[in-house]
Amino acid sequence: MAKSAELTEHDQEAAHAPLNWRHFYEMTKPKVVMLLLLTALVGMCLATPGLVPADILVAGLMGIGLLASSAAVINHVVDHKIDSIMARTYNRPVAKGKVGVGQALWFALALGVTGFACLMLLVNTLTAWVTLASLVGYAGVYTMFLKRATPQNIVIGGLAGAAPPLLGWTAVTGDIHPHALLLVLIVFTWTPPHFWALAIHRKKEYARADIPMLPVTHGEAFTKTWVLGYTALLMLVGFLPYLTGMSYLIYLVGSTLLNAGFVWYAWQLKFSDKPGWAMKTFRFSIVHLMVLFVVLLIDHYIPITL
Ligand code: HEM
Ligand SMILES: CC(C)=CCC/C(C)=C/CC/C(C)=C/COP(=O)(O)OP(=O)(O)O
Repeated sequence: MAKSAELTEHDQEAAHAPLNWRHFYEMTKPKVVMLLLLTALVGMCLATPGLVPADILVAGLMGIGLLASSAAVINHVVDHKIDSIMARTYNRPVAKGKVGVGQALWFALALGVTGFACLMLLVNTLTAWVTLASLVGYAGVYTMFLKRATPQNIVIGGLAGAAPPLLGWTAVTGDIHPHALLLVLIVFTWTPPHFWALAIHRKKEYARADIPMLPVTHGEAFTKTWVLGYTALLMLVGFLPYLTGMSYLIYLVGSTLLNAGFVWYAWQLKFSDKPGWAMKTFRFSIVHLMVLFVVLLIDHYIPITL
């Protein structure tokens, strides 16, 4: 009796419902984690001229994926109150009370411990600690503090989401190479236009949940200017892998086209107020990053020079 009095309303509701694996799967943000893993895989492949050892490939991706999933589950727990206010997220398992806070936290712990052990025992200590730091950066620093504190939340918090190419690289070599940091810089510069495009579309919901996202605090016009600014910056950053000799012609052509496409979307968003364009820009950002990293991979194995 005393124990049930200590349980939250959500825990009580969840305690009566049969556990559904789909809810647990959903809490791991599988599509986001898949894209993070693609960037990690590319980091691994670019780290070596040869083939990535199969054991490092499997254990590295498993460890990074499990820790990123754990971070996503913690995000569902910490944010369950604001998630329940927003149309996009009100149906999430913890927000809806389909999974209890305690259950979700045990799940996050299990994922986190397994992922960390996997990296520590089968990959290397550097990768294990930097991946754990990324988890803390996203689930702790971004979700618990920055998200509610400043409209620059995602610029700073974006570092955690940008880390996987470095994690993949360190998994293979055990050290931090400037080329790996270049890949991090690409994802880091990509993140603000990726997220602010969505935040423009969901501005009213963020305002209702009292989250200081840039379109809420500084308005849509200002946010659109910065979306365009970051895509232009991404265009410049995109030349660095070629200029530093990390990548070759296939990358140069592919990345220039993709980045020009992103600038075009951002330009349209800023100057021709087409309905639904913010969401189109957001969706394009996801395809853009996916294709960009596939292009990096193809270019690595087919290094064409002038
Ligand atoms: C702090 C940094 C980031 C923020 C604030 C952010 C924000 C978001 C938000 C709010 C969504 C949900 C859209 C929806 O539910 O309709 C989303 C979707 C997505 N994000 Fe990000 N993102 C960040 C970084 C990243 C990174 C680094 C990646 C991958 C490399 C990524 C990949 C994706 C993907 C694939 C989706 C689509 C998920 C789906 O359709 O279920 N994001 N992002
Ligand atoms: C270990 C490691 C690599 C960690 C990275 C973790 C990770 C899942 C990063 C992705 C960033 C992301 C989806 C942010 C959205 O959070 P949000 O709370 O603003 O969005 P939401 O409202 O959709 O939850």
